[in-house]
Amino acid sequence: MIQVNNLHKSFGQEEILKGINTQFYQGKTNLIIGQSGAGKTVFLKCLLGLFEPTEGTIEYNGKAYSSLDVEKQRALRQKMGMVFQGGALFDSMTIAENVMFPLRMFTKQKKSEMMDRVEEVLQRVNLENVNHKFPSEISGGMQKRVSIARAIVNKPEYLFCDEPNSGLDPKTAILIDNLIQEITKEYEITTVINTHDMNSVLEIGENIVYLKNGNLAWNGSKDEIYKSEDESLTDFVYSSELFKKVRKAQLKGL
Ligand SMILES: Nc1ncnc2c1ncn2[C@@H]1O[C@H](COP(=O)(O)OP(=O)(O)OP(=O)(O)O)[C@@H](O)[C@H]1O
Repeated sequence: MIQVNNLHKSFGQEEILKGINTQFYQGKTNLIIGQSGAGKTVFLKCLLGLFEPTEGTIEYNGKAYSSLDVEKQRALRQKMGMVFQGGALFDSMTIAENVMFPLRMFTKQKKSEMMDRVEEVLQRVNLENVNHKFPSEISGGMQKRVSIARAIVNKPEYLFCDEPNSGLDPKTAILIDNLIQEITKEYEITTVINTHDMNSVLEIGENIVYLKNGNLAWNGSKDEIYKSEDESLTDFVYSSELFKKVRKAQLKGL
């Protein structure tokens, strides 16, 4: 679990995050949503320890990052997996080498042990016979699976995903969402996903943090979104006609 207390982040005179208090739960898919420029990426980078808060604290299973010494901060960062927007695979490495990369960086495992683990996670994300291929030789959806495999190979406690669905067709996007949710539950990871995809919100939004101009404007689950009277939230989520129809149907069924 991640507890965020009064998080402020400024760059010079400009305050981007304005005192956020919230939690991200273990074993749940926690989503950060909000309009472009709301501060989602800055928030995610604070959670990853890449940006230092101007004020406030972030606690990981009860321990504030800022209270840890450099060694312990490094150890904590090794418990974090990241799925980057666009996958961010290394083009010149094979799929197996890409997935093995965090193990080579952060562990002292033997090559055979690392290869077994790579095999295991590639199977977990339903990829077969791709070990020796290069990223350019597989589809975008497969690249996302590789990126997820690489993010979980070192058994993270926290998984951060930046727009994991970008560039995918709606069907593949839902498969990727479901995969991330299954993995989150199976390994009891605290997963935080930064997304623009309203399909994801309504599909896997177990805990949704809605940011508006650097403030937490709403917090709840996908089922609560259907019932919410919060105009700013519903305007944002139901900006498409299709979603307005979905909401109407949901409300009738409630
Ligand atoms: N390193 C930085 N230095 C100064 N300002 C920054 C920095 N990073 C982000 N910002 C500013 O913070 C604000 C929020 O940016 P952020 O990238 O978090 O938005 P976002 O909600 O992720 O948007 P999008 O959905 O378009 O990715 C923007 O005004 C941006 O210019």
